[in-house]
Amino acid sequence: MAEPIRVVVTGAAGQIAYSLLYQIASGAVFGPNQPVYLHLLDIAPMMGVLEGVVMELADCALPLLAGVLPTAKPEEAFKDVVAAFLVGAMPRKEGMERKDLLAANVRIFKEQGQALDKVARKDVKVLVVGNPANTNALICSKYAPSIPKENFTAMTRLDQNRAQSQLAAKIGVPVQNVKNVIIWGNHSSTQFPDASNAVVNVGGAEKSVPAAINDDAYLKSAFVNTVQKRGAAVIAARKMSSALSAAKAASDHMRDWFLGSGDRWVSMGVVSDGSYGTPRDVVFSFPVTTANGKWKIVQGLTISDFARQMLDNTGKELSEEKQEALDVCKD
Ligand SMILES: NC(=O)c1ccc[n+]([C@@H]2O[C@H](COP(=O)([O-])OP(=O)(O)OC[C@H]3O[C@@H](n4cnc5c(N)ncnc54)[C@H](O)[C@@H]3O)[C@@H](O)[C@H]2O)c1
Ligand SMILES: O=C(O)C[C@H](O)C(=O)O
Repeated sequence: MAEPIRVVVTGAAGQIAYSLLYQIASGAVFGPNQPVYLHLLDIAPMMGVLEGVVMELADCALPLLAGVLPTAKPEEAFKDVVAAFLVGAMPRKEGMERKDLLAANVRIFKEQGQALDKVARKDVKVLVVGNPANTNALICSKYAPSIPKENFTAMTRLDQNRAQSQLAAKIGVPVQNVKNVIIWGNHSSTQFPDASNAVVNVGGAEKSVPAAINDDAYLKSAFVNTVQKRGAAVIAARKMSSALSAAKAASDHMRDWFLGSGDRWVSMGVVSDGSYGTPRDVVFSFPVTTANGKWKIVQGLTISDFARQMLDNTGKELSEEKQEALDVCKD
């Protein structure tokens, strides 16, 4: 058996963590032969609740769980970790847009960036889940200048999973038969779920998704709207934001980053290098492939006039969020 790796989850007493911790500790993220030592960070008033989570983890009797460190101190939580799931932040309530959370949450990511900069390994892989995820990831990276920018990512995998699932249902195939759907831009209602390069396996033969669906109007409106507004629909139904599916998506994101995405494209929010005419230095979701612990943006795709408009719109929102976040972080 390999030596245990240290992995931190912030917001460890919260909803998403409640599903995520089991997935990490059971081997679904780092593989069935990789023991993990879990660092659990939450705020001081939540330490009692966190103690209950620690008891439950012990009661799962998981062979891969090498140890647990519950703490309210970021510098203790981030020490020596190879992977950081930054989940801890306020969730959106009914009627709010994700950017309404910006002022409240962005300071958390400034402080955690500073702590990561001080004590984390320089090769730590950081996944920001807490909203607004893209801009929080940008701020976290900005305040951790000693860690490469490529190590900071934001989660749009939930949007990708939602999109893939919608397309599979529409075509009438199992979800794994659909691949290469793309989420561009912000994890917000301006995101662009793009099926134009997606492919589907129907009865053993590979087809393009637009050909299989043969309904351009659906792909440009109902499909896009459903995925953009899925988070709000879950909040309206549950009166709480998505947690089970968010935890699954966080596991998928980190697993693919560590273990590779194979022949599939996956969507990740990464610091933009200006690819596809997007604004540089915002955390923008692109189609990427991953191998050997590194991601690479899929290049050379054709951008239609419709797609151009959608990319520009979500890019503009990210530039505005960035400015707002920098203003908040000044004080
Ligand atoms: N990117 C995505 O796709 C996606 C999907 C779902 C939810 N989210 C976001 O994830 C975040 C967490 O959602 P949740 O449902 O688990 O919320 P939750 O309220 O159930 O849990 C959040 C936890 O974070 C803790 N926390 C607050 N400030 C902290 C800090 N400074 N350090 C450490 N912990 C802190 C809270 O005490 C709480 O235990 C929200 O911002 C939500 O909007 C993102
Ligand atoms: O929509 C939200 O606020 C929660 C989360 O980001 C989601 O997409 O479900």
